[in-house]
Amino acid sequence: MAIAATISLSVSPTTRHSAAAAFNPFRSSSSTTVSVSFSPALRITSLRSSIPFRNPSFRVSATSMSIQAPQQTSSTSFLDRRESGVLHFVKYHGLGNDFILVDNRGSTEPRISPEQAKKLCDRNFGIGADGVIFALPGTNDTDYTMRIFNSDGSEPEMCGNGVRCFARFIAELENLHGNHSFKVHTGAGLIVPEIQGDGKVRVDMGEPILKAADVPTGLPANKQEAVVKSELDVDGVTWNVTCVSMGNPHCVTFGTIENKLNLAEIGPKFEHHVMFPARTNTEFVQVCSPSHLKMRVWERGAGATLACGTGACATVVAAVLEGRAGRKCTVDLPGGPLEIEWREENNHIYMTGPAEVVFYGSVAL
Ligand SMILES: N[C@@H](CCC[C@H](N)C(=O)O)C(=O)O
Repeated sequence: MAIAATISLSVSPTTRHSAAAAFNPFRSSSSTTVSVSFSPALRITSLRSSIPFRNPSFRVSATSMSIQAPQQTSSTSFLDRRESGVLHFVKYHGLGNDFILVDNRGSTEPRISPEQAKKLCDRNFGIGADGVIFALPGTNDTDYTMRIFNSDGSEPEMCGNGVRCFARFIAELENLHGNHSFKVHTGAGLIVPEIQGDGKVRVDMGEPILKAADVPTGLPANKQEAVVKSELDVDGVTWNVTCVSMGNPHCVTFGTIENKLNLAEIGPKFEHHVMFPARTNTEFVQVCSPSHLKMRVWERGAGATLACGTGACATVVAAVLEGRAGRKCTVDLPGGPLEIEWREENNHIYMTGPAEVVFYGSVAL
């Protein structure tokens, strides 16, 4: 698998909302070299292991990677290229939850298989990402369809950070500027991301699903058929958990987030617990105040990630159901904060947060 990544990371704080344009090396017609300069405004958390930068003069140490000077003159021509056997992609992140975005508007089936996605997500032998996201044609009166493969190749129903990246990716593909919203068909139904003037994306995430059988979980439910503060035995230790589906399953537990919480050890035990027939994402949450929560996550199919949008939404729902917080909260994740609101009048959840381009690349399949 040969990967060519083309990176220009020069962003000023004032151009943050048009970061895609600022990042895009293909917009410069005369550019034959690639330079990297880090500005304080630039989040590079998602580059943590995918491409090892040694110094600002740009070096990629992995022998299977080669950096190519751009020959094209616009992002549209780059993203439109359709050589067989070559996949062009854009790497994005939402608070360090990172994704390989693929233009799949020409077909209703993903252009690569789950197995290929798993290879591309590998942080040592591939591009490195928490998942691969495909922008497919819309269906059921929607503008687009979003599908995603986790880094283990499994296909989840939805991805909150991913759909913000998806909206920014579509805006770039369609050359749209300013405020735009899209109707996106997902495995969780209709999701509506809206790009705001400040470049952040606010997403109508729809309604949470609380009915135990639909989460799905085998844990005992209350009269409303919801699993709230149920006891879950994990290897002899009892945890109190609340289960919420945002299209994808979440198990939320409250306590103190200690540094010694060993996600890599405890996470898989929740994920594969017999009470979760479709596996589960798990959120470990600390309440700082009724409007401020801190959360760490173990994701189904992706492991410990720096952020999880659906997880932050499920966390606020669980906090409200357990009487721990109000309906409008800031949720702090390792990669940064998300603003979440569970609106009483329509039962919908709204998530607001950033989505940023990391780099453009091509990979031979
Ligand atoms: N990181 C995502 C969730 C991605 C899907 C998840 N791993 C699953 O299998 O359900 C988010 O931001 O929501």
